[in-house]
Amino acid sequence: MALQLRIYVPPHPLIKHWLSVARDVNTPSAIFRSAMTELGRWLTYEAVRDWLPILETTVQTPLAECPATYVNPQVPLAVIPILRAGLALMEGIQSVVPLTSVYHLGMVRNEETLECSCYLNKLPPAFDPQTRVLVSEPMLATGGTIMATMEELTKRGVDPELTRIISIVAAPPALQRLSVAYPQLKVYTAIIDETVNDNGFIVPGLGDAGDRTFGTHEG
Ligand SMILES: O=P(O)(O)OC[C@H]1O[C@H](OP(=O)(O)OP(=O)(O)O)[C@H](O)[C@@H]1O
Ligand SMILES: O=c1cc[nH]c(=O)[nH]1
Ligand SMILES: [Mg+2]
Repeated sequence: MALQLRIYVPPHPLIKHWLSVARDVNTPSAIFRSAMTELGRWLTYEAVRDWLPILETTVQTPLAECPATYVNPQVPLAVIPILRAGLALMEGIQSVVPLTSVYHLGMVRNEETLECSCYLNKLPPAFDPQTRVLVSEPMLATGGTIMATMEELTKRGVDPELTRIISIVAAPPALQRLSVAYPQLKVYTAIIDETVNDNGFIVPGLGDAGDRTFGTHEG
């Protein structure tokens, strides 16, 4: 069977609740950040089910020995936040997977051309091929940013099969580009919206996630 990009939209009331708070134009920046933290937490909880490496052993309770399952500390775990907006999910992501290495990638879109460029790259020269990778990228719009990110990761040895994208709002153009180039990937998102407008914004979306997180929007 041919591989196909999997997009998970967990049907969880907490995810729906915090997405609605984040979408609301009247939500102030401080509450928007709380909503992003909660969305990062619950989407990561869903994403790591079949992603965290485990170790089967035994444990001695006060009464008897019994089977035990632990998270395997030998297998490297990495989170890649795409600045700026990806930082908003980090508190939630790290509450679920505290023992990960964090490698920052700063990407910004040109507001006219919508082309993205990289202004900060803290990726290591190479990843262990066993590394489990979570990419924190809340907005998948035209897909330029996530495609550039995946290129930087895969050329350093990251296996798309072991990679999960934690997103909040995903749009068809980005999902189509990912599905052609990286069918082994899994995307966890709070919602799939219908369109991206001529200015590159997801509609209905939630506006500019970076500006709303950091209180930098005008007006
Ligand atoms: O799929 P795309 O069309 O590439 O758009 C998605 C990117 O756009 C936004 O970044 P932005 O350039 O606004 O930077 P910011 O996060 O610093 O605000 C958003 O945070 C994503 O990274
Ligand atoms: O709607 C969008 C699209 C890209 N980036 C954002 O922050 N919001
Ligand atoms: Mg922005």
